[in-house]
Amino acid sequence: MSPTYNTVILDIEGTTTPITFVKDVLFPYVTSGLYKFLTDTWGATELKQHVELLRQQAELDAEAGMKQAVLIPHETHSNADQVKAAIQQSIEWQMREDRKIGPLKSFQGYMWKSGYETGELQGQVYDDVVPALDRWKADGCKIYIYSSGSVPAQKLLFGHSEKGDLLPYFSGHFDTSIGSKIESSSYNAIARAISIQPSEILFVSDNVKEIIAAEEAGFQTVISDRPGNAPLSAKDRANHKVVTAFDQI
Ligand SMILES: CSCCC(=O)C(=O)COP(=O)(O)O
Ligand SMILES: [Mg+2]
Repeated sequence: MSPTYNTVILDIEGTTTPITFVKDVLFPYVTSGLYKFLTDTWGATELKQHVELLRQQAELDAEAGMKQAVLIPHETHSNADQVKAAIQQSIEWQMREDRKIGPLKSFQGYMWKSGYETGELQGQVYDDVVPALDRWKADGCKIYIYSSGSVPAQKLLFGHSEKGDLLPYFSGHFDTSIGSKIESSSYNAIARAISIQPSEILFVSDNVKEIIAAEEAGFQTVISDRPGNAPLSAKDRANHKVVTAFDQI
């Protein structure tokens, strides 16, 4: 039977890629190398741009009453070591909380770039993903990514994957700059951006809140239940299509 969708949008962590790759490889790459990275890149224009975004976010968080928020001083008011220490503290608490917030995600992508380029990092993708990408392409479907990881970080992961450069499969990438993954308005915005009716789009994710938001926007959905993902309730399984691999889609 031919699919009832002409567009597939994929989440990454817990869907195309094991959560362990993110938690045990990508995140420790940031936390363990952070101070050296800041020291090596200190003064670089791109670093300054990322730090400014982290600073603005910390101010918003403090204004919103978040006690853990770490304000990042300007270098003119403080010495470089104090600024670096504040950046490190800010990133560490946000990563402990696994915040899916733009400035943090952009900074992570900035750091991962050198790791992918040297070959120290290689994106992990489940074995059943590439055959499904081939099948969807053969059926004439367009394939997109929507992840909390920044668009540059997504491109690094798929461009430097263990399965080779997978970027040619994708017609585009979305991150939380289009909106939160648990808000239905974000899915409407994506449908508008790619000029496809929501009912013609299949969204695959491990996160039930994202699945519900996509369904509210009129998308077709499938929950990805990979090893190590958060457990699904009996209600989740009763209310949604669940797969353990893409060959079941
Ligand atoms: C592509 S960057 C690594 C993944 C990441 O940082 C992340 O937050 C992924 O979240 P997702 O929305 O793909 O579950
Ligand atoms: Mg996910």
